[in-house]
Amino acid sequence: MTAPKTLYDKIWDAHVITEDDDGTALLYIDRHLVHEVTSPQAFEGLRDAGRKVHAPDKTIAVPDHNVPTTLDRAGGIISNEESRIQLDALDKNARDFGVHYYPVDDVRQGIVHIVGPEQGWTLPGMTVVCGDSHTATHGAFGALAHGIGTSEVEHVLATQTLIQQKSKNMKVEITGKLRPGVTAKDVTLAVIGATGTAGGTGFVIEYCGQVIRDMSMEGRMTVCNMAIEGGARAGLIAPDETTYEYVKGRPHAPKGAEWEMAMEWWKTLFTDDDAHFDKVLVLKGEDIAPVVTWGTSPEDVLPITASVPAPEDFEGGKVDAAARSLEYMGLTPGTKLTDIPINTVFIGSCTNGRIEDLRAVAQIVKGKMVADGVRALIVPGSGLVRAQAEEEGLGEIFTEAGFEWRLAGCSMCLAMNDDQLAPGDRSASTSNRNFEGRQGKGGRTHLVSPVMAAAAAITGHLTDVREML
Ligand SMILES: CC(C)[C@H](C(=O)O)[C@@H](O)C(=O)O
Ligand code: SF4
Repeated sequence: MTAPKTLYDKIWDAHVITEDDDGTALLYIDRHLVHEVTSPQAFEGLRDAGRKVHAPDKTIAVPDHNVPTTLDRAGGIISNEESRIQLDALDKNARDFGVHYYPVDDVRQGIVHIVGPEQGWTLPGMTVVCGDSHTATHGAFGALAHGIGTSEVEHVLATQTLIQQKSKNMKVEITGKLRPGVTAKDVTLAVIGATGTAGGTGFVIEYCGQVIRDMSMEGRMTVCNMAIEGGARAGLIAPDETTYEYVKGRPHAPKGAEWEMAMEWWKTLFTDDDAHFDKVLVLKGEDIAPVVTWGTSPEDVLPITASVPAPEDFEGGKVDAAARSLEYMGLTPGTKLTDIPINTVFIGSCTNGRIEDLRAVAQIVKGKMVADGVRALIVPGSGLVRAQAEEEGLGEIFTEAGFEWRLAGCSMCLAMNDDQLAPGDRSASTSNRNFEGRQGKGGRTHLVSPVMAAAAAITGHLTDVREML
């Protein structure tokens, strides 16, 4: 009898080509996703060495971070030179090396972590890498998915393999049910609030429990997306009927006999009873409230019903960190979170730019108006998400409510394109990072779920969405 294995162990073992005594392994990579920011030097390296891409058919390129999201972007004018150079380089490299490519004018273009699953590139049991930390998103399918650096991008392009050290196993179980107004985003933020941003360091997290089982694929992607903010190498969720239903019929999903063969393997992708986890966290779904971050770290999480904390509420190094956060965020301890005014709302990103997120937002904002003085953006994660939203009449709901309804890209998730906060601007944002300057120099970010962002857009301050349900 073989020892019981975790889901992570199983996927790892199925991809090891060689393993050294010290645990360093060479892994086979099933999918390599590529965007414009971390790939130019890697392709240049191949060119200099006269090499080809080893598996162009398993390599998928799409521009996302630098693309303008305004409706007139087809004009192709990108004022920022660095952005333009990166986008031009991706275009040339994708064509020269013959990889799959969704250029900016293709309806399938979007944020790489939304495009991969949408097109059926991401499948259970695979190894998926990308020169991007939020590759963790794909773990929602029961794929071992993580970010890699630019030199590793070159290594994978050249060999379709990656040198890796195995991580430890961590289990995060969310039991019971979520209360109304509480979403996958609140779950993933609550987990980081509980573990801290270093809680997952050295681990691959498997998320499980009834709350995860009840979640849609969109929600599961939101949860896994932020595994990286919890410090983990990757996040994973065992595939089930929800997964298969999402995958079936997608352009690059297996069909016919191949589907049956794939299902045989996929059905083995679960953690065996009695498999060992090195660390375990259990949260009750009923205990999770709609949350919001007050500081400049994703672990600075509080229920929306709470007040801004004081540095003395913390211990050790966190006392100074909190003081600095509060100063940067321009917040006074004791202020009720719901009394914090915002002037910007950003709904989008690879965390929350999927169709389900937009449907939930539409339910909150339908027939209402964005508050005076608030600039509110809704940026779909892909051209296909936008098309679907248009078909369902959501685009009209958004524009009638006073939102800017944009084209797909990373947009205001990070300040690499024209969508940015100005110094002192304060946003309610559905993205995943709230570091100083993340959304623009001097900008202040409160991370929230899509429905919480929608509620803030309507009232002009951080708001408990449960009052608007
Ligand atoms: C630009 C890219 C390398 C970066 C990442 O790795 O995550 C970005 O996507 C981010 O979210 O900060
Ligand atoms: S949407 Fe944000 S987090 Fe996701 S890949 Fe783009 S910049 Fe990174």
